[in-house]
Amino acid sequence: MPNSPSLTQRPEWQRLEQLRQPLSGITMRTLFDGDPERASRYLVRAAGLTLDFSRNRLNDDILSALTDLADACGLEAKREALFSGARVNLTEQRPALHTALRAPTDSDPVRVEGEDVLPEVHATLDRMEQLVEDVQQGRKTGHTGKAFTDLVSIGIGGSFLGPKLATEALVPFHQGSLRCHFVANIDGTDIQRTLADLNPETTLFLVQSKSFRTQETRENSLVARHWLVDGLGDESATEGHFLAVTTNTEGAADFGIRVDNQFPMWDWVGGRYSLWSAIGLPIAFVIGMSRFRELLAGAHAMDEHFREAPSDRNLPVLMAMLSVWYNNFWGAQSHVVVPYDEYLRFLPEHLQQLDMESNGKRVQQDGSPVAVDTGPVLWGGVGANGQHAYHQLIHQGTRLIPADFIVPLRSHNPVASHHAALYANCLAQARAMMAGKTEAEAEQELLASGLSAEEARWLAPHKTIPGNRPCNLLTMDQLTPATLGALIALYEHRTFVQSVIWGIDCFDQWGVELGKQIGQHILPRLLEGAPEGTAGDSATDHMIDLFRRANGL
Ligand SMILES: O=P(O)(O)OC[C@H]1O[C@](O)(CO)[C@@H](O)[C@@H]1O
Repeated sequence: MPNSPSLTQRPEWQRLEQLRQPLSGITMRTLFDGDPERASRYLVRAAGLTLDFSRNRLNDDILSALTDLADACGLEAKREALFSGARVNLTEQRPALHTALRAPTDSDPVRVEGEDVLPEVHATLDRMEQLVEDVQQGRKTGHTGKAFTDLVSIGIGGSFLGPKLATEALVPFHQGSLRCHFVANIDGTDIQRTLADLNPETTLFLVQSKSFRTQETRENSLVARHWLVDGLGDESATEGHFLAVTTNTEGAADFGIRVDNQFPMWDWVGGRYSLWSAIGLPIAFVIGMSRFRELLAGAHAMDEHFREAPSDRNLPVLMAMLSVWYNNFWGAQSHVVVPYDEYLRFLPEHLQQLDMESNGKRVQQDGSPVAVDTGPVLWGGVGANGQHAYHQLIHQGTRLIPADFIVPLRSHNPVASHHAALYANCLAQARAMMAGKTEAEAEQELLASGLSAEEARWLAPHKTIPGNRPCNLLTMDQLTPATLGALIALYEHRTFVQSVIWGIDCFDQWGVELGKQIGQHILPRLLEGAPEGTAGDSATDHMIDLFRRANGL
């Protein structure tokens, strides 16, 4: 079904266009000056997170027009369809039930094809718990009877980024001595470097692949298996050292992973939404299962908030609608996410897949072209490092780049006054983006520093910061499994809400398939030479030729 006959013809859309005009001449500075309550009015707490969205090109009329637009696009019904297991992924005819993965045991049934999925979800969590304990307590050992010291998780995309983010983000909660490594890339350096320091006797491999068909994961798993069998001198060693998480039981069994060493994935979980399933095993291995359940509980708290809170107090809805506001009404082409927390350094990478694989779409659900821009480029990196790299562009570049700054109130590593300094940096960036520095202020400062009037006038434009650039501030008491769960779930729902407005399917990813197909066509030509004809075009043929010559093929 089309999302709407025409999004831009909706009265709510046109109202936003009208409201945008007068706001062009008003700065956020003025909005703050005219409203002492602004900071507290535009602040919402939920699921252990606090969103301060006061530094936006926003007033109450715009806020209600944005939420009206969400209503008009059918957000409420579509959200219920999502949670209740309807086939919201239309092109693949599947539900997208990541929320069921974190639903508590006493939840109402969530049915797929008439069957409640929750019992299997919880049985899988219990199996994960058993495995984690068996490995941690040395009950499950390697082929030679030694306890496992290292876990190598092999997977890519959603079977990698979420677990990688969470295992790193939750380092302060690590327990036990199992070290966790990730191998994703088909670049041989990745697996070579990882295996270099490991002992086959004490290394456990976890092959993470929903499809069990992904080239990178398959090839890396084969290399790992050779390394293990070579190292232990026994073909049958694979059995005790390999686990899999997949929907493709047969594929994993053909590889040599017994069914009882496999954990299920389900068609109704998208790869980029899967860290809550057994794909989260690396997280469970390092933080323990009770902490893993806290991660799920945090995400569930955000699910409840998203489902129940009114739109103008609803974190995912607010963040999504602000993104639509800048993307579609102010021409923003990208969105930057800056966590002021070293432990969250892989968050932007995870969000890139979540957001761009979901909302990088050009047609609506009915196949007709979208009338407006969809997902912007999401990028970012850890603060304060980015301040000394790309923040120049954010402050003085010609493009509008809305930002999310994420900063916990308390650090796990309270070294000297570092955390206060980090927090100060975060607030300073938010203030600088919002308030900027006028040319008159810049000139005044230069005069005060002893420059002549002429010099000050010349230099002032270079020192002027336009300001009026929007940012959200997201904070939490401390980064914990629960607050991390809530944070990731917040961005998942933000992604979904945007897709509802644009009328696109945020749960498929057909765009990544063509490259895979072409790659399969090119690989044999690289290795075996060109049979008749071309690989597709002369430029590709030329590069194939260069490769073969450089590698003596
Ligand atoms: O878990 P799999 O099936 O190996 O897929 C890995 C990743 O590949 C993709 O399909 C994209 O190529 C992602 O959506 C997915 O997370």
